[in-house]
Parts: sequence; structure tokens; C-alpha cells
Amino acid sequence: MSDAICVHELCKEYPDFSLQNVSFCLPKGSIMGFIGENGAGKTTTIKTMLGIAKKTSGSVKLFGLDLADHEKEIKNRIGVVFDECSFHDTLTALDVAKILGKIYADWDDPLYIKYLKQFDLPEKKKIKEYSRGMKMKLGIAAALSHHPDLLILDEPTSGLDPVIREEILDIFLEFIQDEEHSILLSSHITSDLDKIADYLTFIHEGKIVLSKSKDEILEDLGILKCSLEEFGALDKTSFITYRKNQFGCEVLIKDKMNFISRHPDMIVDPVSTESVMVFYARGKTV
Ligand SMILES: Nc1ncnc2c1ncn2[C@@H]1O[C@H](COP(=O)(O)OP(=O)(O)OP(=O)(O)O)[C@@H](O)[C@H]1O
Repeated sequence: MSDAICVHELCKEYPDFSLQNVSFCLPKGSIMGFIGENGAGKTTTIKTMLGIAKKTSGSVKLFGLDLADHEKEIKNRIGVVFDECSFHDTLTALDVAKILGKIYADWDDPLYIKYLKQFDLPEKKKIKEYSRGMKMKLGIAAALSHHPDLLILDEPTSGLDPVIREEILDIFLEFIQDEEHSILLSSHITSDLDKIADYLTFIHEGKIVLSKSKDEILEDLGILKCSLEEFGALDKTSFITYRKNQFGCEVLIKDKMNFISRHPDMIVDPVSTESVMVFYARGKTV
């Protein structure tokens, strides 16, 4: 299986923040959830990958090609949505079609109009009169309407109600059905990622802390609740982080099956995407 995205040791320096050797690959035909707390570096990674922000070092391949050498081809094959609306707010949805029709070789007006109707977006209303959710839906409609092979979406479902979120997640799932299309989706709404992501990449303070298939993560990791005495007796290599609370300790265990076989008396609960994010962001290491 070839990769739609392959990021290798990507670095970006801002005065108060640095992206440090970010590496991950997204196999073609799959959805990757890109997760991290506010300010972890998700948008910076996406902007640096796309050349919108200049990288300090590292390499990015999209469809196996270098962006610098194949910019036009690559940009035609990608649909991008950022959490802030990228269209000027005096435009209407129809104006957007006129502009994008000139930019993208495969722009599909009938498909765009179909999405406007499906998402209940008025064609002639100015974007400044759209709600936040409507602007987000417009961005998604526009990104899908030039038949991209890859969607890169920064918080695409934030600001949307659960009904339209589910509809959009279904569209994303349909999009990857032919195994040629892929999606990188950053989100705080971990329940959305639980539903649709095949791979999860966690970023914390500018570094990738975990990037694996969701199934592997769910099989490998577990949460142990134990007393402080029990925690003190644990083999320190058996866990990743821990959090103390008023009752004792919660511990993010790795190689869960092996741990359970060595500690049959202890109860290890399954992890969720959200709990893994919180353990990496707020848990302590030894
Ligand atoms: N143009 C910029 N100049 C300087 N610093 C920046 C710039 N853009 C982002 N940063 C800093 O980089 C850090 C990471 O920001 P980024 O937007 O990538 O985080 P994020 O994970 O997308 O967060 P959120 O979930 O809140 O959108 C922040 O500390 C931010 O202040």
C-alpha cells in the first residue's frame, strides 16, 4: 500500500514554539485522526506540510511526490479545509464556484451545487451572513467538489451540530471507499475519530508521541486504576504515563495483554481516543 502523505522529521521554529522532528505516514485509502491539545502544533504541522508556513527542515511527500517540484499537480489533487473560513466574506457560494472553477482542473459545478443543497447552504447569500457551521460546511463542499484524492481537514466538524456532523462523517467514509482516496483530519472531537479513523497520530508540545493504527492502539494500551502502593511496585517499563488522583493512581499501560498475564489480579480497562490524548497531554512520566 503506498502512502498519500509521508512526513519525515519536519521541523518549524516560531519564537515561542517549535515543531520537532514530526514524522508520520498516511497509507492511501485510509483516514488518519490528528489529535492534540490546544496549541500542540496540529495547524502548524498542516500548514508546514502544505508549504503555507515555511519549514525549518525535514521532508514531506504527498502521493510520493515532493511538493516543491510538483506543486500544481499536488494542489489539484488535495482538498484543504481550515477551521477559519478561507473565502472572503463578501462572496456568495456561487462566487466561490466561479473562482475555484478557474483554479482547479477538475472542478465539478453540479457536484458543488449538490453539496450546497445537501448542506442547506443558500447559494446567493453572502458568506458574512453565514453561521460558523455554515462556513465550515461551505469549506467542505468546496474541498470535495474538485474530485481530490486527499482531503486535509483542520477541525472540520467543530461548530457543527451532531446531525450534520454525522452526515459529514458519512461523506468522509464514502469518500475513502474506493481505497484510492485518503483523509487527514485534525480534531478535538475524539468521538468523531473513534467512528471513522483508521490511524491515529497524537501530537503533544510539537512532538509526535504516538502514530499507529487505531486497532493497534486500542489493543496495546489500557488503563489501570490502582493504589499508590500498587503503583510504587509496578515495573516502570510497563507503562507510559500516570495520573495521581484522590483515590490513588491511573496508569496508561502498554503491552496490555502481557501486563494482564503478569498481573492477573489487576483490572485494566480499555482506552478511548480521548483518554489516550489526556494521558499523553497531562500524565506524568517517571
Ligand atoms: N504564525 C505564527 N507565529 C508565531 N507563532 C505561531 C504562529 N502560528 C502558530 N504559532 C504558535 O504555534 C503553537 C502551535 O499552534 P497551532 O495552531 O499549530 O496549534 P493547534 O494544535 O492547531 O491548536 P488548536 O487546537 O488550538 O487549533 C502555538 O503556541 C501558537 O501560538
